[in-house]
Amino acid sequence: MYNLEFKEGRPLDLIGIGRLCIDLNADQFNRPMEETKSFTKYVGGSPANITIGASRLGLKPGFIGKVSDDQMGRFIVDYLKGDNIDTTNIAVDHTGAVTGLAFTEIKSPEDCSILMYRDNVADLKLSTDDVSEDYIKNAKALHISGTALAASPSREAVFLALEYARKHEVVVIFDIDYRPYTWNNDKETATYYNLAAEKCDVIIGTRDEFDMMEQFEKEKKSDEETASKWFSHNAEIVVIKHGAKGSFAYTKDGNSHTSGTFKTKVLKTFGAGDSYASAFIYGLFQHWDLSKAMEYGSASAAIVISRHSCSDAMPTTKEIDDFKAKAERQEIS
Ligand SMILES: Nc1ncnc2c1ncn2[C@@H]1O[C@H](COP(=O)(O)OP(=O)(O)OP(=O)(O)O)[C@@H](O)[C@H]1O
Ligand SMILES: O=C(O)C[C@@H](O)[C@H](O)C(=O)CO
Repeated sequence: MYNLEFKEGRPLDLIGIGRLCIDLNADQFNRPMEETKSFTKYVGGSPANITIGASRLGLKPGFIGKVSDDQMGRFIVDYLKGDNIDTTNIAVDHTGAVTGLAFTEIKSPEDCSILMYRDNVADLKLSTDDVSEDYIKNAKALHISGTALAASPSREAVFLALEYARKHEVVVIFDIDYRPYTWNNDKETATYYNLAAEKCDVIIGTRDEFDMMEQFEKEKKSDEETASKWFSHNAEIVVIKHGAKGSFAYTKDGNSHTSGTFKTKVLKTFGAGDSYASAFIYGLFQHWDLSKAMEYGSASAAIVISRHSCSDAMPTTKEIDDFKAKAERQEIS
């Protein structure tokens, strides 16, 4: 098992911090974006998606972020409010910054990519002035996303949130969420990711993301070696995702768990990680065995990758339970 203490009685379950952007998902898929004529607008941004997913499952989330002072910023805040997410700590930028756009290309179910417009985005203008200690101390968990570390002042805002979380025994969950287009170079990325990961209780990432973080190491690490590195800091749980092959989780007490996937009709692959994370985190809040939490994450991911969006597609517990009852499992390969 794992030793995570969610402080009961606090009004918020989970606070997300970082990117609030807009997904523009191609309406005409199974073709390159050059041939796309129209897009559908959704709220996007990995931490936003995970927070929305957690809310759909019945957790009480809040968010610390910054939006643009325009229709897109207002669309995002209104959407989060509509999903019962506390938005009192989402600041509005007044420097003329814009909302990040993620154009998604679905060439085939297996060949999807994201074209990111991220110049002068409001989410990276989140500053330490926007981070409230009182807000964080009233939450059971803080979920941070790696891309919020990509530039100042957002970077310092996240590290301050981490300090407040550790001071007030708020469980910290780090979804690595490595998006190369937001960073200057891999060495800078690894430096900040490692500094943040040292302060986190739960670390979730793909094998490739951990490899990026471990680029300064002499040799490539196995999943077990990766996990044990973080147990020497504050980690209680390390989850390593392997795409369609499934996922592996390790706990500080030396136990490990694997989860296969669920057979699904894949429309697009992105959104798998965010939906997996939100449902996995929900499982931690239920104090489930890790295998059950991972299976819930896998089922949520299988649902979301069969749908057009990420945020809109986030399922409820009933949807996941119904899906699991009918779906065919694919054991870890
Ligand atoms: N093709 C698939 N079929 C079924 N389940 C899948 C498939 N791809 C991913 N999953 C599920 O989603 C989980 C997370 O996927 P993945 O490892 O690709 O994370 P990720 O790279 O963070 O996702 P994203 O593409 O959203 O960034 C996997 O552990 C698995 O349970
Ligand atoms: O996180 C991003 O900026 C892109 C997301 O908005 C998009 O929904 C996605 O890639 C989810 O994994």
